[in-house]
Amino acid sequence: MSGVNYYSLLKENFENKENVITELINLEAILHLPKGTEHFISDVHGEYAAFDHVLRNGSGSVKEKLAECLDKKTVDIDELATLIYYPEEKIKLEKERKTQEEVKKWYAQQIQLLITVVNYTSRKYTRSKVHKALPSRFSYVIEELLTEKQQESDKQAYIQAIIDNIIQLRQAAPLISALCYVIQRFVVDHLHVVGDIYDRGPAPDRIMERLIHYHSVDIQWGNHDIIWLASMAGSPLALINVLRICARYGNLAIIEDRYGVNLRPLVEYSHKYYQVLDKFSPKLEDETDFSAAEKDSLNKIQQATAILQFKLEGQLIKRRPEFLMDERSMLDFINYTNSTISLQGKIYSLVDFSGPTIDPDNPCELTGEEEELVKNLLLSFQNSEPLRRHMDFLMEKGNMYLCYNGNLLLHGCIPLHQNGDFKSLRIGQTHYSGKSLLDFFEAQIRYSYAHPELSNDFSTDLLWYLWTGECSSLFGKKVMATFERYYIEDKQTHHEEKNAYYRLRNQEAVCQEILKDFGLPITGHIINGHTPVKANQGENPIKANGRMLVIDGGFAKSYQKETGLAGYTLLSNSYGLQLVAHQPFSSVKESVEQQKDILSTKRLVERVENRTRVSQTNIGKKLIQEKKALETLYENYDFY
Ligand SMILES: O=P(O)(O)OC[C@H]1O[C@](O)(COP(=O)(O)O)[C@@H](O)[C@@H]1O
Ligand SMILES: [Mn+2]
Repeated sequence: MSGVNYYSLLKENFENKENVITELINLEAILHLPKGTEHFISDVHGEYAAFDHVLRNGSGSVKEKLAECLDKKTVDIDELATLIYYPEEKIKLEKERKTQEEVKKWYAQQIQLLITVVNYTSRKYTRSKVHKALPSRFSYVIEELLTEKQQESDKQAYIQAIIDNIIQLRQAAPLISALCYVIQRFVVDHLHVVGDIYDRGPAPDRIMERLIHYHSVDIQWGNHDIIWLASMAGSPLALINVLRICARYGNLAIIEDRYGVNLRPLVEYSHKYYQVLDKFSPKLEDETDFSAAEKDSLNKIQQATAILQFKLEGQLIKRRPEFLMDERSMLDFINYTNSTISLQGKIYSLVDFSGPTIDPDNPCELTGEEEELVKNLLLSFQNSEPLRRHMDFLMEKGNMYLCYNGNLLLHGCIPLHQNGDFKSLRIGQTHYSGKSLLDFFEAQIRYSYAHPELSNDFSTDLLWYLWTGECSSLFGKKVMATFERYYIEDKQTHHEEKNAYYRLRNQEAVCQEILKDFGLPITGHIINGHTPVKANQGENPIKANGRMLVIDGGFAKSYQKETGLAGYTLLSNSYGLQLVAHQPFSSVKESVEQQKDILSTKRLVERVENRTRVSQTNIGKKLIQEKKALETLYENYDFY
């Protein structure tokens, strides 16, 4: 756009020169404010309640603020924190425990305290940002209380009158709730979700809804998010895998009830061909949630989808020789007369292998019935309106990686060779590695998502590669041994060798090479999810002299025995970086009634010498550009 055009358009936003000055002053003020708090969470895996709790307590930030602005000797911080996290539940509990008069007194005290906290936590923001964050219903009252609070001593009676009035009008409870949510919102300015929202846990859909309504968020896709995106983008193979994992973890209700996908034909098909086998028993968080018949059904569906997956994988591997996955076309290596499989020159017996619909002469071919089934499942999945909304949001806010305030955020890894060189993927005549590999993946994902009608094209197939390919930055392992773990007893075959990255990321120099490749300062950090940190075996989430931070949230219940913790989250505020270790979350009820938080211990990763200001952040850089443009407009206002 030519300069004149751009400035003429810009001018339309400003009625006169004075308005330009006001905006310039506003921008200048913002640039000098301390940088807002960033909150990093990863691998939430459908565990809505624990995720929601960590959002409500800001990984311990709420309590920290309370301790800073209130007197611990006179205020019960745990009680106030509980109110801020769960206002409705806490108010209900107090109403049950107290007389009417006591409740009124309690309301008045809480409003006073909350106003102090809102005042304190909003100091980092401009007035206009504070104004926008207030719920419209109470914005006038809250603003009045906030301004009056500043000249407290002589206005105490005035404040008291406002509060009494609110209580009289029976508006205290909703006002308290509003104040609590405003505090939650002010304590964290921006949220990064470093991948794996979906799979294993029961409520990824609720997490998505929470994120859609969250004030500021970005997402780095995880391998488990990619298979859901790939399904929406038209990959039958990805969809079958999603269904297999849902059956394995007893989560088909997400697909069927919450996303409204018709699974009846799949249920009938799997009941027709499969018998219950012990090793396909679903992994359930609570066994008592399921009847015996439901468990049997999940068992059969997992078997059916596993075989469909191996068939479709075989087909894909043959049409994409460039993926170098020939060794993973498992059904082609089976001897169907004696039920053995030949892998890398070794013969293994298959245990409980049941492939009733497999034609030994053409093992990867779907039967007519299966073609029809898979086609209809995909259509139903793609036509789900809530699912489409969630996937659209994942696309809108998501990326393969993100460079943000000097840090590199990515879910899995940067594929490396043993010597630390970037490992490349060759497609046609081009080799992609490091940043260019991730950019290539992202372009293909966006293309595939924009063409949901294509099922077997290169980009849709590449989405599958991202789930399980050796050079996938989301997977980070040589092979995914799903087949071996189901049907081969020898545990050695179950091993999934990790990419060299997971050894080399302990070295500062390696992390710095990666940061450089992404155009970031070598003082930055790589923030990784994906691999649970085995804290109980002494693993340290802070690696490579602080350059590498691994924050697999460990929300997935089935992994908590491996980690001994519910994992880590990270906070970055104007003073530096803090890693937060969480204990497993029990329930909202327990949190409210016993004022239990999930004890979070913090470790300082880095403390900056001078408080970081907005001017030093990504957003600050944009604002500086805006400011320059406005200055030019101001100088030449009459000309445009
Ligand atoms: O625990 P399950 O359901 O068997 O899944 C194991 C599979 O999950 C993976 O670990 C990938 O998932 P993560 O991203 O959670 O690690 C595979 O490497 C592995 O084969
Ligand atoms: Mn992962």
